Amino acid sequence: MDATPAMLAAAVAVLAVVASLPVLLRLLSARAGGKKAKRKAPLPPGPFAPPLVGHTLSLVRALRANTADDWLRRCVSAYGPVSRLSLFGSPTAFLSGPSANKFIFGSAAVTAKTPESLARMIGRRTIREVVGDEHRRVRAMMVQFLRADAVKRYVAIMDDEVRRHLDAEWSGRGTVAVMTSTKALTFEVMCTVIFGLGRDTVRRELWTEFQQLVKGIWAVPVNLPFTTYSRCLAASERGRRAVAGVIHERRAKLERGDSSPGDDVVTLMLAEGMPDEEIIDNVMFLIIAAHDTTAALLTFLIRQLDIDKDAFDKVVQEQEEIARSKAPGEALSWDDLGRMRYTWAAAMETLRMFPPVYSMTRKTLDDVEYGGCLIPKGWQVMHVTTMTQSDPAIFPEPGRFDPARFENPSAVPPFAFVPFGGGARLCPGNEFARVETLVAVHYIVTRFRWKLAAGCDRSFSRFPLPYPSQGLLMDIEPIQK
Ligand code: HEM
Repeated sequence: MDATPAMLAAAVAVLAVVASLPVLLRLLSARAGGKKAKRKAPLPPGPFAPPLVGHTLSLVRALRANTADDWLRRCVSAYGPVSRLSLFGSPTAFLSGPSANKFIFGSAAVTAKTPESLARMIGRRTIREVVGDEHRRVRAMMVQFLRADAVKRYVAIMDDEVRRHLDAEWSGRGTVAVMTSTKALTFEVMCTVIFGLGRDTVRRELWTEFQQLVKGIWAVPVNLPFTTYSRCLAASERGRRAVAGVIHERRAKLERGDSSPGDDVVTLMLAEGMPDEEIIDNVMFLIIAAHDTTAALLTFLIRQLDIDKDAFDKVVQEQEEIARSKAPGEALSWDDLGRMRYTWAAAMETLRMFPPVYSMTRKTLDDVEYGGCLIPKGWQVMHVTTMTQSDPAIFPEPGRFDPARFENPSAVPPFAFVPFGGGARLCPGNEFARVETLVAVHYIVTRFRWKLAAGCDRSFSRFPLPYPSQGLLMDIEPIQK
């Protein structure tokens, strides 16, 4: 029988399918194998977690005793760069090393997560909690007041605030608790520059409430009467009411045409149509983010300069040279700050050894694999700044204070020095913090000499910010000019 064209076409089709079967089978099995491999990736290994409390109490105790680095390094030695912990009620993947930092700052599979204890105090609609376009929108509002050209305009105001603070809190005193002083100073600068607050009751109320509130940042978030955490929640409520009052006053001014969005961040958020509750949350977050961090940097820089005579002499020499180029009473300028290279290298080295932000947390948005382990959706992901910043393979002799490491910042390996975080969530206040630190150090070293007060040691704890024993008491003496 002659084959018809239709029969031929059918035969060719069958042959083609048969010939391609092995390829199809291989593809199917590869897909199935891929899925299997994903399912098979093990959860990170980790130490036994006691029920309910998990590892929270051990870590908190270690932070208080300033032994958290040893505690976490033991974990890395035992389980490798990805391990499983149970912290603050969440299963947590603890990642360490520069590639972990890169993953945390760059992966779309993780998003920022505020610890529950803090979220309950400052609110859940902060810049930290929003993602994608919403995050970009809120960040753009804040950045308008924090980017370099804005900060440039603040130099004279910061200069005035620093002198005012030193006149009131250092002049005429024999001893100063440095951390108490720097916290008050950075709070004043932030209130004036970012929020445009007057020196009135609102400023004083916010100061009082935030001194209480910060004690609850890493507390176990259980609101039982008479606990520290319940006092922190009450302080946050009063703080929120004070911020609501500021919003009310700014709205009235804006409606009367007496202000414009560029005046301060609250007015800008109002003009952009942000709901009041969201403005309050973001202001609460900014107050936390902006003042204690820079206060810790300043305090530990002063502490190091008291220990390291060589670094101290170099900072004094740099600052004296700038002071000599000024007329009496003349404020520092943006150009002067550019000449403070060694002082900023010393500040960077301080940030390396004593990072104000110890740990950054994220949350997985989906199952994600990292380092051969599966981190399931909804887990907390944590990295700790000191894991790379005190790694001797990256920073030889990490316990030695050596500002020369930062005289050429491009020599520092990527993702190893991360005091300001990285990626889309890089601290937008880093330039603000730099300028504030340099202005403060200029006046402290050119107007005072200091040494550690008798009976005060240099120990410090972390909870979560580094806090020196007794606030770092220093005997101070004015320099007669
Ligand atoms: C030495 C001082 C400071 C240090 C060490 C520091 C550190 C950090 C770090 C590590 C992050 C990122 C957290 C993460 O990725 O999870 C961050 C975020 C942030 N910081 Fe700072 N900060 C400092 C000063 C400031 C100042 C002065 C301001 C404002 C005036 C500020 C505002 C913010 C804001 C708004 C965010 C959130 C950014 C976002 O989620 O997009 N910080 N900071």
